[in-house]
Amino acid sequence: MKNAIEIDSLSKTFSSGKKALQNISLSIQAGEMVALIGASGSGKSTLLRHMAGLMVGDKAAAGSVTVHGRNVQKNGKVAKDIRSVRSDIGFVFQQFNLVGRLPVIVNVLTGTLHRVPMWRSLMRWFSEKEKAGGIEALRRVGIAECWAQRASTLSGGQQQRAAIARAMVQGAKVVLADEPIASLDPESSRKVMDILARINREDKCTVVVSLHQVNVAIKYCPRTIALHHGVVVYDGPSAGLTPAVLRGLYGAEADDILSLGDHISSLEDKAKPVPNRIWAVPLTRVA
Ligand SMILES: Nc1ncnc2c1ncn2[C@@H]1O[C@H](COP(=O)(O)OP(=O)(O)OP(=O)(O)O)[C@@H](O)[C@H]1O
Repeated sequence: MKNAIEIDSLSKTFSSGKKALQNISLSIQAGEMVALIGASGSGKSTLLRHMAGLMVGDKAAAGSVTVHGRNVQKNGKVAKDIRSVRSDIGFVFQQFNLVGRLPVIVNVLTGTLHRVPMWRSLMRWFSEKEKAGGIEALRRVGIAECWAQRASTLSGGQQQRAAIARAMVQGAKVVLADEPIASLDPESSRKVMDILARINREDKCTVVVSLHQVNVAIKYCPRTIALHHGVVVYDGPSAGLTPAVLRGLYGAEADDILSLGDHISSLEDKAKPVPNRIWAVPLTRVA
């Protein structure tokens, strides 16, 4: 199988001196659905942003990122044709990144702007075929009836689904989702995760999704990459996130967690009040 994402020797040190990523090398095959987990501040967002070329790594580390064989960044420099490379990459943000005053359909169709001439993107002029494509994407995420509403009038979960529809019309081969369910209720979270799983399965999209909840990673993603202080401390089957691995991730605090139970709850279980079901507790609270 072809590699969708390849990262080699990537490090990131912010001007504050914070080493957010430390010598990351990994590859993700086309069609994989991979969870990126780790406590708050472990480097998940920073790594996803580097994958999309929204940030560049340390020049001295001579790291590189390629997506579907195309250079995204190398030696601390973003690729010259990054706009074109990015047209293959859909980025889903925790806070949706929609333009609230514009109709949902216009937000979704901005996913096609890389394919249309400049004058049309400035005028926001879309063909009937493009509009139909936008409506179809909205139908697939279950909110076609909202197409004419201002984006700001949608619920958080609906806005996130519109953001995924935008990545769909973009025709992204790789979707990077940065904590897409962090600000959603359990039911909306389930819908968003189901949609990401569907575009992975039906559209053969490679999906990398950062999550705080280990149970969600186990439920949806066959593979998990875990970060701790900018270092990859686990990369393997999500089902292999054993207590020992979690101890490695979270040190002594993991013992408190493990003493509370070993049941891996589903997202549906999370919606019910289950006291001390620690697998359903976001990692931020325990790290
Ligand atoms: N622009 C920046 N300048 C300086 N430090 C930064 C910057 N952005 C992130 N950091 C630091 O880099 C580290 C990694 O941050 P990052 O946002 O990638 O973590 P995260 O795992 O996504 O966290 P969270 O789960 O809270 O979103 C943190 O210590 C953060 O404070």
